[in-house]
Amino acid sequence: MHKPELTMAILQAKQETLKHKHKLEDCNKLPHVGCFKNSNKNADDNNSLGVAVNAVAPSQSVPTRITVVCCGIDGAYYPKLHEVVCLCPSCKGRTPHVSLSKWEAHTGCRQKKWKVSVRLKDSSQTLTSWLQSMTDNGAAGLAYQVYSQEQVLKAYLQLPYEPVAVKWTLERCAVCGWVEDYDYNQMLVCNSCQIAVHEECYGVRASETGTSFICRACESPGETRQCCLCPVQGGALKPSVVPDVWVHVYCAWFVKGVFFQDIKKMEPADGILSMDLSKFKQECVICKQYHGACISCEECETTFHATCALRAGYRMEVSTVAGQYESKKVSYCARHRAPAENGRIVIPALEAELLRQENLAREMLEADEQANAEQDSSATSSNRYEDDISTPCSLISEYSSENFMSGLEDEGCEYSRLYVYSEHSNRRAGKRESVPHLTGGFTHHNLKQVLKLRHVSDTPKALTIEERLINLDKTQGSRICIGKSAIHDWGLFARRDIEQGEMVVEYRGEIVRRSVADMREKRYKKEGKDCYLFKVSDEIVIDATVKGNIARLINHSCDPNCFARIIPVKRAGNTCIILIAKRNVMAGEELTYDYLFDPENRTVPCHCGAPNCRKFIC
Ligand SMILES: C[S@@+](CC[C@H](N)C(=O)[O-])C[C@H]1O[C@@H](n2cnc3c(N)ncnc32)[C@H](O)[C@@H]1O
Repeated sequence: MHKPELTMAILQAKQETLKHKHKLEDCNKLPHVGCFKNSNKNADDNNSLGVAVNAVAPSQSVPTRITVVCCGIDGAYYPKLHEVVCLCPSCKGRTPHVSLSKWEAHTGCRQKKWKVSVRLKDSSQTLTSWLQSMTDNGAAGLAYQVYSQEQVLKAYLQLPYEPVAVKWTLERCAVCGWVEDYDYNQMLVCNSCQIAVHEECYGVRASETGTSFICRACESPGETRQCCLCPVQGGALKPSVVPDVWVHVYCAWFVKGVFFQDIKKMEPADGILSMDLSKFKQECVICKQYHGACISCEECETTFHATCALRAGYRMEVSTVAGQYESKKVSYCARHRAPAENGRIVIPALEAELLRQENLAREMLEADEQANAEQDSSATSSNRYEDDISTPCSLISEYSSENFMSGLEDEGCEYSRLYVYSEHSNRRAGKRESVPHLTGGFTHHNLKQVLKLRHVSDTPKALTIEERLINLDKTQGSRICIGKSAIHDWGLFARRDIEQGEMVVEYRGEIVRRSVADMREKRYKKEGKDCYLFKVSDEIVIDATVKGNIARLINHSCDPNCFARIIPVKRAGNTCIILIAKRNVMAGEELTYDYLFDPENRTVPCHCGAPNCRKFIC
């Protein structure tokens, strides 16, 4: 039997499963893994790799019979029938042909696994391995053929299915789903397909790719890569050890048995060939398809694809185990855990740490207020900000025992805003190594939100980043406007509701070198002009003072609702700065960003009014 026949045989097996499923539907129950398992017992003795063949073609190459042994008892195996005649002293070959399982039991063997217990006489080779070598050599006429797991897997993948279109946004990491990025774990955007991934989530380093990041799936243009574990198109794909077989990093995280050989590079994915292929026979309750490998709810046997669960907003948890790279991943169906609004992969340890830091920040603030009150009488103040900066970013940084704020402006430069990231030499030098899987997690909206965000049925072609920027510019007027701010003079406001992760506005201006920016700043000050300088890196600054857009009016908040992302573009300067909503913003709310100035300066008082206000913007 060649591959198309193997596919047919699997198709038949699936049809059997479907028939069984229809019976199940009569009793109005959700698909039940156990039942599907049972329904697949028909093939032969639970072996997912063996395919029983009904039609027997006469052939010279297959012997009529071979002698096999099980538990010390001889038997005559008939390859064209896939049956045995027992040669034990009492049967002496006079009993009828029986199946291998029956004969195994008859010999007194308790293994209940003829594939292991039945061997060729005077050889250590198992009957299964003999059948497999015969199959591999193209022997015709075997009643039972054994295929390698790779052949069976590929045959499964060839079965027809409905690919699921998903809109992968460049604001949200296609692996963990978080929208934030950090200087030590930047978000990279593939120049070709525009999926966004955190460095750690995808196992790449920004220092190695610069602004020309191309995801692994896009390395060979013209070839369409598809995850073998789910029907979802696109996303953060990685190759596996099996040629031409790819997986989503997300699927690999959640499908048991699949792992990455190199956990830092997150590739190649391994374990697929030793997986229990019955997972490929389970129906996903979300997409209602059998393609790929399902995972199941921690509390019940409801099965679904990992990426479908992501689309549906199911709760997916990644718990890190102290001192170990490997983390425990669990998922829950909608019935067993309510999908949390704006949730993401839940990382209990990180959430607990964030909560702890939040409490700490509150305590610090209270202590600071008290110190300020005392300052009125004693004219001395405490300088707590040197020790702790309670911005959302610094919380994450502190979680990693790092201080996000180091490496900011030199003395004398008071750029009025917007720091994106800086290189941290000590961090890069590997003082503390990044641990993959510790980053963020998927945001799981409720299903309605997810469908709104991600389905692209009306978008035939993915837009390039350049097209999206043009679109962002065109739609700007309906999304944002300027207004009088309660924080400072003029500010930027949301004109309509803006969803978390949505691009808000491009920060435009002249891209200048740091030295030029320093000179300009002094000149602007002398001329009494407000200066609008946005520091992109130690070397590059965007000057929006003379040639800028509306984005330059965004005020600072210590609890901002926007953050900035540098995105590679194919145009002068090669990069652009996009302000992205950090959380859902309501129409009428002022849009803010954390300028992230060095808290030691403490020269310009902050009026953001946030509970965690650091009191000075610089
Ligand atoms: C780029 S401007 C922002 C737009 C500014 N509101 C305007 O009307 O031109 C930055 C300046 O706004 C002021 N500013 C922004 N955020 C502030 C805050 N939270 N508290 C006090 N002043 C703020 C500071 O003077 C800062 O240098």
